[in-house]
Amino acid sequence: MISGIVKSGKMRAENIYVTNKSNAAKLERLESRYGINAMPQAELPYEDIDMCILAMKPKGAAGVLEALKDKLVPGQVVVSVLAGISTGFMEDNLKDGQQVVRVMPNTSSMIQESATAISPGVHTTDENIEDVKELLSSMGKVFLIEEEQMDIFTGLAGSGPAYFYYLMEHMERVGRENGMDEKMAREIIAQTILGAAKMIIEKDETPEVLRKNVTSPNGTTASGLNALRKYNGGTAISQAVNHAANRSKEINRELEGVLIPS
Ligand SMILES: NC(=O)C1=CN([C@@H]2O[C@H](COP(=O)(O)OP(=O)(O)OC[C@H]3O[C@@H](n4cnc5c(N)ncnc54)[C@H](OP(=O)(O)O)[C@@H]3O)[C@@H](O)[C@H]2O)C=CC1
Ligand SMILES: O=C(O)[C@@H]1CCC=N1
Repeated sequence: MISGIVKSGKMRAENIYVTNKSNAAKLERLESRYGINAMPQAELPYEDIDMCILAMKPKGAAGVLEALKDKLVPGQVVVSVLAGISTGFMEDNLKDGQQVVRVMPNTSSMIQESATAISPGVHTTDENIEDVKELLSSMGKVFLIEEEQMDIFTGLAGSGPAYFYYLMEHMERVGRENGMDEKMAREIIAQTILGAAKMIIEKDETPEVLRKNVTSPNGTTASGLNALRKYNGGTAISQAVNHAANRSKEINRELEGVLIPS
């Protein structure tokens, strides 16, 4: 996220403050790579923060919200990328009236090609949403969604890049097994996926129509697709998305049971 935001020039690196749990070497690396301000939590200028982005593991959410509760005030927007952590949970564990926004980016943020979802909390204003959208659009496309769709969005887009990498790993292996240079195979597959994605975005056609356009009767693609059907490729893909979405729901159930009493 830092990489995408800094690259876009939408925010000056010197206005970004970053902290973590304890890894000082990582903070030094971030500071020298991006020119941002990296520091231990105790040194953060909390009163000057407009937007506080939380990006630790979901299980750390309760502790971090508790620590932030008395440091932030309503007006400062808390943005969370944590899978499975709801806006309600954040609101319950922060000051009354604190504005929160739940977001789900993916790792393509690094090259400003993320598909990122945002869902506001109950105290969030239109201006807050615009500010968050504006910032996150520096790392790719932003979709405003109902929070109840955040689990399925996570299954599709948050985790999504991993499915394509997995697919590429398998395609690359077959290329290698057939004598192709590994790097060239990788480049060919990446260009093929990029082209297919761009066709969807630019041609305003459904994947089904585009698939049929590739498929000559009794040709090579028909043969490949038959194998995908025979080995339940479609079911495997649907199951991957469903399982990831269900895990997001499960994280929510596991962690929202640890509400901090106010
Ligand atoms: N990876 C992905 O593609 C995506 C991840 N997410 C979400 O992002 C979050 C982070 O995932 P990921 O980057 O893989 O995790 P990592 O473990 O790589 O990073 C977590 C970071 O949080 C820091 N941290 C942990 N506890 C605290 C704390 N109490 N106060 C301050 N900082 C803390 C860690 O500090 P230290 O450096 O000291 O260890 C570390 O830098 C998760 O909630 C995940 O659901 C969302 C969308 C996509
Ligand atoms: O795997 C995870 O839990 C995180 C959330 C979405 C992508 N990575």
